[in-house]
Amino acid sequence: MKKVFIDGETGTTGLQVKDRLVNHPDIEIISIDPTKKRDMEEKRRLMKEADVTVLCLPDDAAIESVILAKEEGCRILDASSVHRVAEGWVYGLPELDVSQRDKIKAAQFVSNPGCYPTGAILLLKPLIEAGLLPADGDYSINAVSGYSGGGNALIDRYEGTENAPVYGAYGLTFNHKHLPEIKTWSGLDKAPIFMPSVGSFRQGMLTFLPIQLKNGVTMTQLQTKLAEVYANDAFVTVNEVNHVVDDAAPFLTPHGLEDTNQIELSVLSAPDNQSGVLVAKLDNLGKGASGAAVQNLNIMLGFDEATAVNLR
Ligand SMILES: NC(=O)C1=CN([C@@H]2O[C@H](COP(=O)(O)OP(=O)(O)OC[C@H]3O[C@@H](n4cnc5c(N)ncnc54)[C@H](OP(=O)(O)O)[C@@H]3O)[C@@H](O)[C@H]2O)C=CC1
Ligand SMILES: CC(=O)N[C@@H](CCC(=O)OP(=O)(O)O)C(=O)O
Repeated sequence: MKKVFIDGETGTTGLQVKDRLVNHPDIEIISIDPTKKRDMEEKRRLMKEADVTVLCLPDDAAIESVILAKEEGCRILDASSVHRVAEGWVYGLPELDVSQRDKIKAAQFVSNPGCYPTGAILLLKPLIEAGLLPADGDYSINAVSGYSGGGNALIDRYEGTENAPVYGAYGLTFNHKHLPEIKTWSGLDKAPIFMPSVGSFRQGMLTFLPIQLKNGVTMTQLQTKLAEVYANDAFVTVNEVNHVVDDAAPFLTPHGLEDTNQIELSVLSAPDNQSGVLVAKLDNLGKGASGAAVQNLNIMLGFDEATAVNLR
């Protein structure tokens, strides 16, 4: 049995990591006394006892906990956004390339990806690497997330008495915290324009990447490459061109993957086969956060990566 301490166990991400690990046959959760959850010496004690500590904390608190882990030589999986392009950290996206799982397994410090970057990077990186899309292209990403992406604060707003919008675009100063990781791990020369939004549903996410192809490359070629690259990745599905599978057809919705660690990539082509939209669908709390965290924990601890990653 391996031991895991979830620092931030009562937050949105922490609770979902806990719910998954409760069913894990090879992991025992060690919990902090709720009255001591901000006590740094108690955290230090539990970190030392744990094989891996998962940080499900606001960014400032994650930085403080990492100081402890460095002092004690403990292993960390950080779900916050502070270490995703940091020196000395491995980016916890196992499907990033063929060597990523080995890097995650060997690492002391692994950073869990953000929910929006997970979709954007899995779409962009292999296509740029294959020369089908330019690294110096002018990309725009539009996305919509369930309100749980905003943690307890936004959940309270949507599920409480406050008047929350059915739909709201945000990040309109174009410096969203996910831009550095999208740029770095996709292999882009410059950051895209990124316009996220939130809707009045709890979980689910769509990330849209409009594409205008040049030099005779076709949307069909993009789909073929994505299908080839992710053929052996259990959590990535690549749909046929224009194959919008959705219970709500003809609408493409953010729904259908809630409480799973799955991500679905679609290539929607205009009739000219030279333009269209690439789409990633995932659960922002699943492959976008807690499912991915458990997948990474499994890899770090040497278990089958699929163990307990889904809630259903
Ligand atoms: N929600 C999402 O979809 C995703 C979130 N993340 C990341 O995960 C992290 C957690 O986010 P999320 O779960 O949404 O946030 P929440 O606000 O839902 O939860 C944060 C939790 O951390 C606790 N906490 C705050 N400060 C401390 C501290 N110093 N020591 C111990 N516990 C503390 C809070 O307790 P209290 O309520 O008492 O303040 C709360 O339980 C963030 O860094 C976020 O960026 C990553 C991917 C997706
Ligand atoms: C709807 C909403 O507010 N979403 C969050 C991102 C959630 C996520 O991916 O979390 P971290 O990058 O914090 O880990 C946002 O846009 O900041």
